[in-house]
Amino acid sequence: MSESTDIPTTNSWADLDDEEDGKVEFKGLNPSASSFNPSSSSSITNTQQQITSLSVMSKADQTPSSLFKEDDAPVASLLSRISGLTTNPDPAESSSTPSTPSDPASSSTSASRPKPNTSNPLFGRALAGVKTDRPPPAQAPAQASTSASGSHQGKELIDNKQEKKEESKMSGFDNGWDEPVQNGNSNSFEDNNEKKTDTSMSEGGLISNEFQVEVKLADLQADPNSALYSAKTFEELNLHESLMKGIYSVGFKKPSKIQEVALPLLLSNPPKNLIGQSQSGTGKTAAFTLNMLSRVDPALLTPQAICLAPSRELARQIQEVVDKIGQFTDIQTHLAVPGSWSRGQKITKHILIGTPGTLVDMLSRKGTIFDPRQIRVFVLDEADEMIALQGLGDQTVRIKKMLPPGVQNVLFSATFPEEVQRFAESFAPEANKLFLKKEDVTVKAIQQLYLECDGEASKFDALSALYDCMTIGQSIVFCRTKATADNIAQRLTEEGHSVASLHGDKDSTSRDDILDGFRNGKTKVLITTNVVARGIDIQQVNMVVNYDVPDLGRDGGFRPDIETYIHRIGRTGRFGRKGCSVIFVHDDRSRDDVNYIMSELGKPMKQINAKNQDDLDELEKALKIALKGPN
Ligand SMILES: Nc1ncnc2c1ncn2[C@@H]1O[C@H](COP(=O)(O)OP(=O)(O)OP(=O)(O)O)[C@@H](O)[C@H]1O
Repeated sequence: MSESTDIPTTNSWADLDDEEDGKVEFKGLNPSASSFNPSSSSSITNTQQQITSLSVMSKADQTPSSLFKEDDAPVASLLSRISGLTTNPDPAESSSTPSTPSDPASSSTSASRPKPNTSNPLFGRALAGVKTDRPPPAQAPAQASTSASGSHQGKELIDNKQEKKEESKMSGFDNGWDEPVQNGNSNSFEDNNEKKTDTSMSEGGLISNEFQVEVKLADLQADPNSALYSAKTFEELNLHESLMKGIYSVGFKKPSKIQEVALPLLLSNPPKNLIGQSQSGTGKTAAFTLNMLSRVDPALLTPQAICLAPSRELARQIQEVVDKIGQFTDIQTHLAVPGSWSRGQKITKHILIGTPGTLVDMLSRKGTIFDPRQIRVFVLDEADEMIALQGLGDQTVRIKKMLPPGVQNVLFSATFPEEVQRFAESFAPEANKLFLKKEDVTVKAIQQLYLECDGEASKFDALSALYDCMTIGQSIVFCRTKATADNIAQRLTEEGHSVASLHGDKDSTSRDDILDGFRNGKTKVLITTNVVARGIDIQQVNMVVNYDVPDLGRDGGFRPDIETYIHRIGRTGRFGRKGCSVIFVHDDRSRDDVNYIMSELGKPMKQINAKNQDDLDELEKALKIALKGPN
């Protein structure tokens, strides 16, 4: 991240424990948050009991072909058709195509890989490779575990019969989180989609866009199987009336499941830490925003809540959400990212939203910028990334050490790998925890596809062939390096296409301008790196292209980065919308990587062929449907 360039090397400046009496008076917007004693544990609620008692359900698993219903019939037919395609180039041939020098992973290892297992009928010839030089998937998906045989653990992943069985097994519903829950109404997603209502969120979507489409969410939110379902209304969540006005003004009708479950836990007193996992695009931002807005005292002109995000783009977006939902309060926000603060400037706004480097910089100035003892809430969005040992974790921990011991730590993400879960639990002790089951982590409405290319060099041609599809709505193309992003942006531009590239080497102003241009629809295709892989919410993005498979870099042996993949594809399919993701496969290595991703996620991917006009036509139809929203 470019934010790392502004990290000072100073250590924490004060031992705040000396002056902290452990008791904080609240005069904020939370009607039930009058005062609390952080050291008291007697009234701490048992989270698991609370969650278990809620009748929240998640959408049952769906076969890929069931994702597009009604007018989606052509797509369903495409999906069944393309699953049987055997038009892939001979893997042996593609493996002989030299990798680009910029890809150390493929250049260093592909030669030692065994020939793909072409007998596997389920992945098709293109994805039939076996892995031998990396660890096997930590845990085979449930479907595969009982009957996997032969050479590939992922065999059953795309066994339709097995999926149907799984689907009906899951129609007993669960909430996606680990604890069992009570059953509720059993309306299926498909049934609900057939009903039409007039409820629209188009008048109030947070992000305005000239391509705004009317989206009807009421049926989806009434479906107990959906991550957007809630048994409660916002009115029942005991929010301050000025916040209710803010919620109405942004057009939210009903809370999503994470909002419904997390908000009472967040707002209860004494405040408890919370670690919340919920699929991408399900409304985590509003959950922690409402908590921050509820807990700060508008009369106290100093920062009382800090929210950290991994990129300036996400911090800006969060600030916009907080400002909109808080517009009927006297609460103000300050953006703490490079370039948004002049050294020595005292900050008197109530909520600081920023990136860790800038916050460390501010806090290292010995309380002259703001008094950290007044901080009551510390939010980490994309928390697994924010506390990851390699990366931003050091700075985040340093910031936490400078905050008072009674601070409420709130950690949200769509992904919490097991090893990070353990660290999160020590970072936020005695937290209420909401973890998703592994198989529920990806959004079901994102149709995941893979595209076979004849070697690295032909990836660009495939991308170019996809351009028309990419501009039906808006698309984000993720590359591994900044150089690749610039290179393909330049080549597409030379071909007369209109695209923008965004990465950490651009200056702050350009980065802001480029994302704003994409957000307001002026640019329809954004070529980028992982800098916008997480959190960015642009509802019209109906397609994500993984030009390169995300990997864990040198330190991680260039193994595929499952979490980054989940976040990248999560830029589409937001809050009830559908979306498509396409990942490029061009050699044995990338083929193995995609197999690994499928196996880890327990999700099949279907193949598309960029040279096949039928495939492109059907993809186009799917994207048009995705753009339309959940009607
Ligand atoms: N209750 C609601 N009703 C309608 N729309 C909502 C509601 N809550 C959130 N949204 C919208 O859903 C979209 C996704 O929300 P948000 O960005 O908070 O998702 P997220 O869970 O943080 O995703 P990610 O994991 O990608 O960061 C936003 O456009 C937001 O305005």
